[in-house]
Amino acid sequence: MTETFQFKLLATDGKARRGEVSMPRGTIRTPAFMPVGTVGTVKAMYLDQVRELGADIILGNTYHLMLRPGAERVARLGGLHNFIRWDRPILTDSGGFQVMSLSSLRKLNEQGVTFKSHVDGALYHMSPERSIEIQGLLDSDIQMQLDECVALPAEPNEIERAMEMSLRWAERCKAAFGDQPGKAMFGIVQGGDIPKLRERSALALRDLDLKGYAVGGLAVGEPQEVMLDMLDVTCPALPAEKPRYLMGVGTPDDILKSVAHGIDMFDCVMPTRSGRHGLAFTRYGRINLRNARHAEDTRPLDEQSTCPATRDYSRAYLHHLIRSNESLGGMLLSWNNLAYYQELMAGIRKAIEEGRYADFMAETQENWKRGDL
Ligand SMILES: CO[C@@H]1O[C@H](CNc2nc3cc4c(=O)[nH]c(N)nc4cc3[nH]2)[C@@H](O)[C@H]1O
Repeated sequence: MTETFQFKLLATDGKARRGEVSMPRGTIRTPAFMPVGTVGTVKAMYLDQVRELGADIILGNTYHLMLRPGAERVARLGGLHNFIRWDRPILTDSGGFQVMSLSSLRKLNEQGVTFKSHVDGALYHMSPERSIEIQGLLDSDIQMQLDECVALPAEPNEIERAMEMSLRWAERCKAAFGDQPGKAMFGIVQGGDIPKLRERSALALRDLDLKGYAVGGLAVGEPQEVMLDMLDVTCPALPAEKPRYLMGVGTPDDILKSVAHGIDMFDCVMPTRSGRHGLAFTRYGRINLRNARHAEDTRPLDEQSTCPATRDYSRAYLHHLIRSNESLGGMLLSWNNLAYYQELMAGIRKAIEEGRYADFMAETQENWKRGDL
C-alpha cells in the first residue's frame, strides 16, 4: 500500500505484462479481474467470499448508485466502502455507457447527457463535472472520465464525433478531479473500429498525462478479432508505464488473448450474470447446468478444486436448483465462476512471471476443448 497511486511493471513476456497497482486502500496484482458490484453488491456473493477468491478490487457504477440510493446519501452514510463493507480499492464507471444502454436517453450534447431514470422515470442531467463529483461522493479510488461509447457498427463520422467529444470531456474530468494523490482518474480511449481514430484518441489522452487508461467502445457485440485488432493499434500508443483497462471484457478466452495484447485490468458481468442463468466455467470448458443430461450426474463440477461450490455439490443438485430457480443455484454458480476467473488470473500472472505465457495460453485453451468429462 502507498499514500499515492503507483503502477509498477514487474515482468513482461511478449506484450503480456505482470504488474502491480499500489494505492492507499490496497495493492492490485495485474493482470487483474475486477468483479462487478454495480449497485454496491457483487450479485449473489458475500464480499468476504469475493476477497477470499483473490479479488483485489471491485467495480461500482455511478449511473446505478446516483439513481439509488443517491450519491449524496452514500456520502452521508460514510462513502461506498463503509456502506458495502469493502475496504479495498473500488473502481467506478462514469455512467455514460449505462445511460446509453439502460436509460431512455433524452439529450446528449457538449454539456453532457440528459436522461430519464430506468428506476422511476425521473429526469437527470449528468455533465463530465457531475460524474466526477458523484464518484468523489462515493469515495471511489479509481474514477473513470465521462465518455460517449458508440454502439458498433456505426458511421465513421459518428464515431469520430463521439471520440473527439470524449477527448474534450476527458480534459474537463481531469480539471474537475484535480489533484488527489491517493486516487486516480482514468481516460477512456474511444474510436470504434477505426484504427486511425483509436490512435488519435490514445495519443491525445496520453498528452493529458493521466494515471491510467481504459480502452472503451469495445465488448459491445463486435467480433473478437475486431476487438483484438483495436488493441493492436491502441496499446502501443499508450504509455507503457501506466495501467491499461479493457472495459467490459470478457470471456476467459477474451481475457487470455487481451493479456497477450498488453491489457492489465478487466471487468465483466459474465461470471456472475451467466452463473445466475446456470452456466458454469471450469478448467475443462463451460457446462450449462440447465441441460437435462446433468439431472442424475453425482459428480461435482471439479473435484480437484479448492472452492466448495466447485468441489462439494453434485451437478444433479446444481441442475435441480437452477431448474427450480432457487437462489442457491445462482449463488453456487456465481461462487464457482468467480473462483474460476480468479484462478485463471493467478495462472496468467504466474505464467508471465515465469516467461511461459504462450505455453500457458495454449494449454488452457486445449483444456477447454476437453469439455464436460
Ligand atoms: C456486450 O455485453 C454487454 O456489454 C457490457 C460489457 N461491455 C462493455 N463495453 C463497455 C464500454 C464502455 C465505454 O466505452 N465507456 C464506459 N464508460 N464504460 C464502458 C463499459 C463497457 N462494458 C456488459 O454490461 C454487457 O451487458
